[in-house]
Amino acid sequence: MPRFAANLSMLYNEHAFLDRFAAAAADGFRAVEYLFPYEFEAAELARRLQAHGLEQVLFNAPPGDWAAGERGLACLPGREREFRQGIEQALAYAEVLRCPRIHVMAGLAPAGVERSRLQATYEDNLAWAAGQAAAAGRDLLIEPINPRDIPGFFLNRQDEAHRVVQAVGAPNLKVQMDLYHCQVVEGDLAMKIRQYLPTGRVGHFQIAGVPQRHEPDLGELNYPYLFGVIDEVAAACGWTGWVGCEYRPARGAVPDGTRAGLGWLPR
Ligand SMILES: O=C(O)[C@@H](O)C(=O)CO
Ligand SMILES: [Mg+2]
Repeated sequence: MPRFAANLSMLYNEHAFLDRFAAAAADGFRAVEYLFPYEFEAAELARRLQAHGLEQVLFNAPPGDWAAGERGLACLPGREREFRQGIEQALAYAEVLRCPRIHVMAGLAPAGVERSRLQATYEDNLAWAAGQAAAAGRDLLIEPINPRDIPGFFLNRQDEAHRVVQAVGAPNLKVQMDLYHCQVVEGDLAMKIRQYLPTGRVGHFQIAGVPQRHEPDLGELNYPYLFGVIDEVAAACGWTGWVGCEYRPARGAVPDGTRAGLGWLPR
């Protein structure tokens, strides 16, 4: 069975953010991930991890002005300085949290700018960031996201993401393969796991039911089968990463709403 990390941005919303660490540990998780740590002191987050015996396996670099609708800076010409400051901030947090990987969001493609210019900016920024991350001993991840959840997002497909990783050519730049987004955009998940996991370019998985992004046992996907495929391919190629549980519990942020939906995990 793969190793599962609780995504504290989506799970346990019935608790204040800092209390979600204890809740995840109480439900048996040994690792967590979440979108953004920046409104908290890194030392306080590290204390929570340590107090509950948790590993931090992933978080995101600053995405620009999230409240204003920005979803990453990496492909945006003219925002390079802010992008670099964000990577430096993320690496400083990763050091304190002992987190081995950071997700760098591509951003929304601005209207009227040629795709080739965005692509060049994206690859230049990622090359610089991967160099910084390598010096700090971290991996950087890029994630294809479906355009229904984030209209206009620059990176939507697994093949595009793998081409970017190959073009940049940094061994610590990898793909965050979110099976929820991949099913919405492309489907054929088992074959895509078999195609991409052995390349060494997949750094992390995430899961959710499709189409509503609830628990993995709700919806059109057969996750027990897909976990078997991940296990089989991972054993054959030596992959030892994590699977992030990045879904919105169907019961909502009601007391014990996350726990009540975890029946899929022991199964
Ligand atoms: O899939 C997602 O939405 C996340 O993994 C993320 O990092 C951006 O929202
Ligand atoms: Mg995701």
